[in-house]
Amino acid sequence: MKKIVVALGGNAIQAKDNSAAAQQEAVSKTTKVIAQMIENGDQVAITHGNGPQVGNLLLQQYQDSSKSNPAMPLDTISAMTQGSIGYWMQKALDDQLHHDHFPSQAVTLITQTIVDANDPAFENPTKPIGPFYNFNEMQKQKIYHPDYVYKQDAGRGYRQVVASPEPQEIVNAPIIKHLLEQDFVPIAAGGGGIPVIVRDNHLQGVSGVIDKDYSATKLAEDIEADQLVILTTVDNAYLNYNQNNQKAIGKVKVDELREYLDQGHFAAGSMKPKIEAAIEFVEKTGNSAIITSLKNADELDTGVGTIVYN
Ligand SMILES: Nc1ncnc2c1ncn2[C@@H]1O[C@H](COP(=O)(O)OP(=O)(O)O)[C@@H](O)[C@H]1O
Ligand SMILES: NC(=O)OP(=O)(O)O
Repeated sequence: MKKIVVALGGNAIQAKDNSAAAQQEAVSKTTKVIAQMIENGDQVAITHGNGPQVGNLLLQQYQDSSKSNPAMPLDTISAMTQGSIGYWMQKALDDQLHHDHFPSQAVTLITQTIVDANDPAFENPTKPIGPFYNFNEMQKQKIYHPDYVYKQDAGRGYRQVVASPEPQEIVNAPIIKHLLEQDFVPIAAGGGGIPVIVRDNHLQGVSGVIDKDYSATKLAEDIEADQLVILTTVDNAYLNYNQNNQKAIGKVKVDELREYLDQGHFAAGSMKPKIEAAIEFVEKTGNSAIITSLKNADELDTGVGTIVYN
């Protein structure tokens, strides 16, 4: 039996449209693979991205907001996405698992993640959220939201970017570990966890979206996972991505992968955080990490994807 942290990309669970029904259907396809891992005897903690969802919800805040019904701030919106995505996952897993626990084996934990109030990320937004825009659409958005920052996201279009502070501590990690060891399926640290700072011995929510890949590593270390599995849209991490000489990275030693990272092969805000997360986990624990696509997830034991080892 292995203890595994599975990190699901917000884009990897993105549906054909943004309706609740379509997203629920997409989540349900995704959790089938995880249910299979659990049926095979592994203990799995799930964490997930929220980039598309948190950005869409942020935009919705400005429709019909008023003094008496104000737009919610980003930390609260992060919590909302943990709730909605967790709800969809719980429902799907409860249907898919032949569980001993009744009424539910899957449990969503609203998770806070401590960040440094002085993190330079607050001055330099990098985390892409919400919809993709072409150049003209992006210019139009700027008229409505002059304070928003937009950047290219890995050549796929423009997206709003927000501060993405580094996770320092997952506040609720001991509860997540306890749940996992009691054979529950924790869905936790969604969207990297709600960013909070410590002020006068209290936690205070701040505006930003933590990269779930970095939080997944922290979580995997905290709960002493045997493996970190990062499921995304691509089968592998690639050298020279999107160029004529693109080459998939298969099984790779952590030192070699660090060289590729230093050579600049992985785009910031998309593949780079996954690579850094995998490197940190492997270096700190000596265990392996896998980066691959959702569609490969039911054959992880066959050597698919980019497998990082010590
Ligand atoms: N070197 C690379 N190898 C593979 N994918 C890359 C690379 N550099 C950038 N990418 C992009 O990273 C994307 C995956 O990151 P992202 O969209 O943030 O995933 P998720 O939402 O699943 O966390 C891929 O779809 C691809 O467009
Ligand atoms: N919070 C986060 O990392 O989301 P994505 O995986 O959707 O970018």
